[in-house]
Amino acid sequence: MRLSRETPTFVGTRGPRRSWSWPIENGVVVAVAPVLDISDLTVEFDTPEGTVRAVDHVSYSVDAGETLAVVGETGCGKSVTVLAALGLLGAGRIVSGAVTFGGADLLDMPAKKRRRLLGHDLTMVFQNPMTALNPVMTVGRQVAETLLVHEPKMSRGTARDRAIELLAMVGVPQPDVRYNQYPHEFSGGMCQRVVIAMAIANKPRLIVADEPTTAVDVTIQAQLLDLLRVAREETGAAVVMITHDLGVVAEVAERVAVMYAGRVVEMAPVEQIFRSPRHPYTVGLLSCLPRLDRDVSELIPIPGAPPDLRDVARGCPFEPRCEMSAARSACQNTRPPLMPADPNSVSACHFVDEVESWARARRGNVEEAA
Ligand SMILES: Nc1ncnc2c1ncn2[C@@H]1O[C@H](COP(=O)(O)OP(=O)(O)OP(=O)(O)O)[C@@H](O)[C@H]1O
Repeated sequence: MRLSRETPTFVGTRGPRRSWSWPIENGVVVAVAPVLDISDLTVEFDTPEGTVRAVDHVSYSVDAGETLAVVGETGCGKSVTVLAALGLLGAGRIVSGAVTFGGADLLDMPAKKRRRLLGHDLTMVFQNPMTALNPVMTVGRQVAETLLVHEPKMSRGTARDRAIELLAMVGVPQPDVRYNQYPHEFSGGMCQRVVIAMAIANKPRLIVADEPTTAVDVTIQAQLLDLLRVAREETGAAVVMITHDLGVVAEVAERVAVMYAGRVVEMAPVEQIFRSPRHPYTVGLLSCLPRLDRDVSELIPIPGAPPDLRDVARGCPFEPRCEMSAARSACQNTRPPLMPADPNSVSACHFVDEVESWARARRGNVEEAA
């Protein structure tokens, strides 16, 4: 089954049954906004121990058909950024920022309208598929319900047929038989395939995948990544892929946003991130990545741990762990803004011009010692 769009050339020109559409005048799209645009977003949580600034002036956007990977160590704000952007934040508070979805203001949107977008134009795949699936409903019916919620006029028979087609498309064997089974009769990887089927059922414009392959073994991981890639190609959706795994990034992303302590510290095309990172934290992340052409002894862990987000020092948050610029006055006293590092990338490092040569020298030293 091909998930073709009504108009294959542009994702926005769909029929009137859509809950949302791109701005079109006289049949022409008048403004091609990024699918998702997050601008200067700051999110805080009030806790008994103090205020946690989980997201600190984060900006990024993703275009139709593009995969943006958001990477960083655990707790750096990757998930809270998207949850806040999509209006799914539980306890936290948005302190500042703007979020648009195809040009429409998501933060100011009435909750009812936003709910209509969720699960339809804007879908999510989370780490644990069991949290997304209802244990007491057959998987097929769950896929069919996803279709029916957004197209109530669809007949039950059509929804069933389309659900079976979707199950087949995501690689569920014997989909007509498996349609009637419950999630506990599926493996973790197979459950995630069902979740992906639900995520793409309504041909979304944006798919947010938050660690979608972390809970499955590596062979299944590769299959699921492949599936997500096909899903993106078939739907033309924009994808935000949240992961701490640079191997996943290399597999799926066109662009990468690296987050540290609630902030984006580097953003660049994927080849550039791997070839010539422009922030010492990115260099550190890459140095921890096992590679076939390197000995294990050449892996260099990043010393220390990320800061407590209730009390981030006023300088560069990475400074206490930074092996390039530690103890320099600018790093200790002034928060480096995210600035263009070259025509393709931005970096939040006071000494961005030194990063490449430092990284090269560091690599040389390690190889010599190995
Ligand atoms: N309900 C909450 N109350 C207080 N702090 C929270 C709450 N939810 C998240 N945080 C904090 O916000 C920060 C960012 O969390 P987030 O889940 O976005 O991190 P992450 O980068 O996605 O990490 P992971 O890879 O582990 O999912 C963390 O330090 C976390 O402790």
